[in-house]
Amino acid sequence: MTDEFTTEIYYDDDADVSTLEDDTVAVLGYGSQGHAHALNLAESGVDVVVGLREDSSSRSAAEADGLAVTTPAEAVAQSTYVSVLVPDTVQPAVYENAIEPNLEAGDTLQFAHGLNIHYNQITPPEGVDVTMVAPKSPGHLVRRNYENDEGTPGLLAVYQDETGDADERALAYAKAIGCTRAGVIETTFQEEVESDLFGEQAVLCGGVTALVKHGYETLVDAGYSPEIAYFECLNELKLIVDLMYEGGNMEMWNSVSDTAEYGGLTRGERIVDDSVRENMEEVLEEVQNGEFTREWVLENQAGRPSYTQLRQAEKEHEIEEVGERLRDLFAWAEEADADGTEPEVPADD
Ligand SMILES: NC(=O)C1=CN([C@@H]2O[C@H](COP(=O)(O)OP(=O)(O)OC[C@H]3O[C@@H](n4cnc5c(N)ncnc54)[C@H](OP(=O)(O)O)[C@@H]3O)[C@@H](O)[C@H]2O)C=CC1
Ligand SMILES: CC[C@](O)(C(C)=O)C(=O)O
Ligand SMILES: [Mg+2]
Ligand SMILES: [Mg+2]
Repeated sequence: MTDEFTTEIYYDDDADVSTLEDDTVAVLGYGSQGHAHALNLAESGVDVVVGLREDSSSRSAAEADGLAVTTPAEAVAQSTYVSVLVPDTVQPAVYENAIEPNLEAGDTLQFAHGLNIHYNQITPPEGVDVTMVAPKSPGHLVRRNYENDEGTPGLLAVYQDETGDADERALAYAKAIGCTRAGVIETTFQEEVESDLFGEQAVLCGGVTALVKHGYETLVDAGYSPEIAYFECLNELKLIVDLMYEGGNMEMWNSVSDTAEYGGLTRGERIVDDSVRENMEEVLEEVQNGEFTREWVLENQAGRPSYTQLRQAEKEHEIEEVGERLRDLFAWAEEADADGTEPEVPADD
């Protein structure tokens, strides 16, 4: 643990996986996070059982990976530690039908995102610890980092500590999935949920794809080739972000030309200007006051009409077709697929 930061950060030396030696961990769901947690836990020596529906499309993958698989209800009944890794929107129903009836006093109920607890979609009973270990990464990279002896940063929070050991147990779990290798920050459910929803909407997923599409469309509409626009606005973004990831914005500025640096410093704020900042503040407020979550819950109850339509439009955007064609021609594409060096991210439609 270091005391130089405003928050506590835990590393491998602060955690002990053997804390979980008498536990069986039920991992509910075998999707993006579920497969990574289950495999990393198992390889760290933790006893794991995966909980999936009888007709689950993920069953064969979990079984082929050598894991014990049963129904969510049975997995919870067999375990002392329940890791809820089904999609946020189905968690309340899975909780009501499979988890709550099978929880026992002293068990741990754990999430990788605090949405359902923070917005009162799930009300856990007294007597169980309620914690969160939230990797700050897509699940496929949680797995890949673990396999490469690297780590994934994560957040840890305790909502309810009935055993007095909730923190230590969550830290052991975080170590077992590889998070303490990179650093685990102690937080609250509220801070995790609000910062995570804001980050994915405004910057990481929503903001960046909108920026890329606007840049691509501006070039193509002005008569530039779609292939050049793709390389300029999407492909090279990864290379630029890699530098930011390694050494912050300054490493990127130091690596690009002075021309790019001067152009970026003088023009960047004209693109992402004060109006964007005001929009970000509005988006944050919708997260904080629960408006976004209410909208998302209602969207699901209505059968996801807007989500389906928006997803289809995204899929049909020209940049997708241009990118697919170009990526197929990358010299390393076939090799990477064949030796599994790229994370497999299954399409979910
Ligand atoms: N995706 C990510 O990288 C991140 C996710 N999180 C959080 O992790 C949690 C899991 O998210 P994520 O990994 O994206 O989830 P996924 O969408 O990848 O989960 C899919 C898995 O859940 C199973 N599942 C779906 N519906 C049900 C159901 N009704 N009953 C039982 N199993 C079901 C699926 O099996 P089936 O074949 O039966 O449908 C599949 O195994 C969420 O709380 C999310 O916010 C946190 C950080 C990052
Ligand atoms: C950025 C999206 C994310 O919050 C994540 C991978 O961390 C998610 O909900 O998937
Ligand atoms: Mg998220
Ligand atoms: Mg996130």
